[in-house]
Amino acid sequence: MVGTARAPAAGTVLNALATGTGSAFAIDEDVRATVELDRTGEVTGEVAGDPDADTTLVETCVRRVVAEHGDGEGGHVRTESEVPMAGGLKSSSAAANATVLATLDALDADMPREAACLLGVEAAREAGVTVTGAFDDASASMLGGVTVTDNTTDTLLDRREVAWDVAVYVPDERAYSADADVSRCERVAPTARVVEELALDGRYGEAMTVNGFAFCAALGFDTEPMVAALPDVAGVSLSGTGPSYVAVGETDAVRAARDRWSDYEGTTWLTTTRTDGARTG
Ligand SMILES: Nc1ncnc2c1ncn2[C@@H]1O[C@H](COP(=O)(O)OP(=O)(O)OP(=O)(O)O)[C@@H](O)[C@H]1O
Ligand SMILES: O=C(O)C1=C[C@@H](O)[C@@H](O)[C@H](O)C1
Repeated sequence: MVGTARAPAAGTVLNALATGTGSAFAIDEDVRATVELDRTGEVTGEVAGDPDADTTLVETCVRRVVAEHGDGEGGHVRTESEVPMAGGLKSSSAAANATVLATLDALDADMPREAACLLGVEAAREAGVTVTGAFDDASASMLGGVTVTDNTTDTLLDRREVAWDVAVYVPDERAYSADADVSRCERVAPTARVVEELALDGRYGEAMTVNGFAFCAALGFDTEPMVAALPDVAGVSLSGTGPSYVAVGETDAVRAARDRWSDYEGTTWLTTTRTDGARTG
């Protein structure tokens, strides 16, 4: 009983830590999960290339799917990722989605995409790796495109498909979302509400840039990578709780942003948005 699945990472339009409403878009970088089920009843986990990684989240995902669709099986889950953990690129949401779908695949079971996504969100809450549940990140990864969600009620407010080039800058440091200073984020709630209006209006680029300046200030990240990408890109933001930055727009503008970011310490790359979301196999 082996199942495999993959789910894309994501970038931020609106960080939900201020008001509970957030928005994110899927990017073409995957987390893959392989789940092997057995009769031991015990679940173990492994992250490829990172023997010290905390595997509680993905093990919780396997247990929750087995509890709903299985018959007491145990097993092993292994993830492989094209994005770093704690970079701001939603690796935990992608890992949860991929693990849920891989476990369903191993059980030869099925469930609607949004319900599968919510199962991963509940697992993330149980594992303590999220502040709001991050349904914004999880829904963008599971469904593809740009989503806007209310994470206080796990409601999908909007989903649209976009086609942007994307530049990513990942500084060398790491920032776990669960460690973010939520009370400082709550101070920028009035700005977050403006970002929400822009996002629900489809003005994603402007929304991202306003979000980026507000959350760099709240969380103490440098605004220089944002200024370096402007005014040519359609939008640029700190992604999630940092430390990564994402810029979106036309190819030439996004390439120019990436070239400027290459002078900084860390890693940069170019990718695109994804509209198809997570998939089995
Ligand atoms: N690729 C992965 N495989 C397995 N578990 C993962 C993976 N990525 C994240 N996790 C789990 O989620 C926890 C939180 O990770 P992380 O801070 O990266 O999540 P995040 O909130 O999505 O942040 P970011 O957006 O910065 O990636 C990790 O400690 C780990 O337990
Ligand atoms: O842990 C969380 O609840 C979140 C973390 C970040 O990715 C945010 O961008 C997201 O909106 C919510």
